[in-house]
Amino acid sequence: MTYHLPLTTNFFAIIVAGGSGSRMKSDVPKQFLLLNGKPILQHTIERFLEVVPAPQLILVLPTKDQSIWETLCERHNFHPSIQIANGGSTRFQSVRNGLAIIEKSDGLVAVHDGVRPFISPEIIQNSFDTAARTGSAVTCVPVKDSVRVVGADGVSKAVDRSQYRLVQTPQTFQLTAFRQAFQTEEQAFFTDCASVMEYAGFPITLIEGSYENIKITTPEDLV
Ligand SMILES: Nc1ccn([C@@H]2O[C@H](COP(=O)(O)OP(=O)(O)OP(=O)(O)O)[C@@H](O)[C@H]2O)c(=O)n1
Ligand SMILES: C[C@](O)(CO)[C@H](O)COP(=O)(O)O
Repeated sequence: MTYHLPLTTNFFAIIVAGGSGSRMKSDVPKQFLLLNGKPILQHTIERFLEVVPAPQLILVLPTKDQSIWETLCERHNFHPSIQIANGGSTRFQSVRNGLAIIEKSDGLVAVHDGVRPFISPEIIQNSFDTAARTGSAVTCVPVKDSVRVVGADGVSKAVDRSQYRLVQTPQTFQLTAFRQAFQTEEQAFFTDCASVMEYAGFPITLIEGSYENIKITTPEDLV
């Protein structure tokens, strides 16, 4: 099924795969590991191609990994006309490098982790629709477990889990605001794009994600 975005033709997606996967402890960068016979990254890109035209999709990869990716694309006969940007030393820098490739001054941009291959096209579509209306769309899910906060003294205390959300990607924003936010100096607490936008003073709209939309981080996530 192909999805259409009626509100703007200037919509882009940056898929970040510039990390080293240190927590996965695998010889091969985790985004290249096979899942059902295909690289994890290919699954993710295929989901996005159901919504975003290939030339408007930017894949961020470390320069040292780009030839591995080309070899994998040959092997799996996967040749979308997407753009490639060089990975940075942190996720923030990788997003910034992807953003630098986009020539349009306004529109929408979604940022997604290359290692979240189970994202649904419906969530991607909803993130663009919501960001077109409100300026932002940050995917998240409610917390299912009980939560405790641990103080500096090591003492823990139960908190009201209904007040918390687990944040996922895609995170989609209006391009002009996003560009402005990413001009800032990187801060240690920037764990995602929403934290960068919030730091720049932009409001965050949350949208419903999915418990299937996991980030493949450690070996047990592959099971
Ligand atoms: N310098 C970086 C660091 C991370 N990422 C991307 O951001 C996403 C989420 O990061 P994470 O799961 O932490 O990936 P890694 O940094 O590869 O893993 P680790 O933290 O275990 O080293 C991944 O798709 C990763 O490739 C990136 O593009 N550039
Ligand atoms: C962007 C993210 O996936 C949202 O949950 C997350 O913050 C990435 O964190 P990581 O430490 O770079 O894996």
